[in-house]
Amino acid sequence: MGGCCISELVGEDHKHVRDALVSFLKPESLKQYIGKMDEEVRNHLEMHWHGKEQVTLCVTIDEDLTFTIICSLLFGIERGPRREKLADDFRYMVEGIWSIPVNLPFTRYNRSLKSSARAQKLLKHLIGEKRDDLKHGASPRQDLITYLLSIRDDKNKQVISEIQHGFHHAVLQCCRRHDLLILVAEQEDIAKNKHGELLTWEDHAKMKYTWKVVMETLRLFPPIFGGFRKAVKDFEYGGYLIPKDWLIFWVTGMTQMDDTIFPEPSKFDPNRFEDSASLPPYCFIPFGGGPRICPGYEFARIETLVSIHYLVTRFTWKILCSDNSFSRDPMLAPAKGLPVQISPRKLL
Ligand code: HEM
Repeated sequence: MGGCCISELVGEDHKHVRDALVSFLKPESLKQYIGKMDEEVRNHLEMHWHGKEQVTLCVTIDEDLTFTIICSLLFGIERGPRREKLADDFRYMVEGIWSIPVNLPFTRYNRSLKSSARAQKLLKHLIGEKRDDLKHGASPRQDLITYLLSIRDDKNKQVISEIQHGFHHAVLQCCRRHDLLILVAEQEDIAKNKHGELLTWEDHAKMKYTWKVVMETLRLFPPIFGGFRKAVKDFEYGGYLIPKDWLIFWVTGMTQMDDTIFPEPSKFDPNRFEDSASLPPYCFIPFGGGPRICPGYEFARIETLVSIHYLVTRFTWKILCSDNSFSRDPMLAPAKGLPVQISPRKLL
């Protein structure tokens, strides 16, 4: 991921990079990108779904909707050979995240390092171009890179080198097919007042049930299964002494499947989130928690809601595979790629 990836930074350095990301990714800023996300989703469906009877949801990275949106909104890389090249490198980079770190030729780790170096080179080149665009009057808000470049201070260079990190989480949505009539009704309600116009911030705010479904999916199948924290001082937990400087791995599923917090934890029940504000803190943690909580939360939320809107209002679906097992390598993926039969639908 690069020598000074955000997850490696601590203290002031971390705060500095994080603040810059958060100011771009906060809801007030994202409001203006919802239309762009909408266009990307539509284009994507036009390209990869329309005219087909069957699609596989877990596709190669260059056909991945999230990758497309991230490239466009965060990196300002439009469709074309450059995006395809980055997609290839990104795929190999991710494969190496959980590999044995022995750098021998032909290993996953080695391939991952090479891909990471190529991706960083490409991004550095891109940053140069964006810097020139800025000098020639481009809007700082056109994408995340340009925005970060427009923040002027002595650590500017460092901020820019961290943005690659957002990538590896952003490809991780796990929208699964359930019998979700209420969700479809909610989306149809929004769609019936539209005559080709883009979704707005107000539309997205109406997608309350849909978001509950997504939260329940993230509870049962968190894309990120945990993360490391370092103990900053000695402390006791559950009768064990955890010494200062020890690495602790927190596991999302342990908390989210705890029946004292979520009764009948294996049951899929979006209504658990009827009053999500009443959940005790640090109990629903697909986006982590505390000072390192995912800054891409709102971005992921809007992108997921916009995607679901078009997936359920433009197509009817039938899952073609009875095997609904999945693997983590390290990301969550359905074992058989989740093939679905689709047919276009017109709303009445
Ligand atoms: C469903 C989608 C996503 C999930 C489930 C997810 C989950 C997570 C989790 C669990 C963490 C670790 C938090 C912690 O240690 O407490 C994290 C960190 C992070 N995520 Fe995401 N994420 C998603 C989407 C995104 C997107 C779209 C972006 C960028 C636009 C992003 C950028 C980041 C960054 C930069 C960090 C590191 C934050 C830090 O160390 O301060 N994520 N994410």
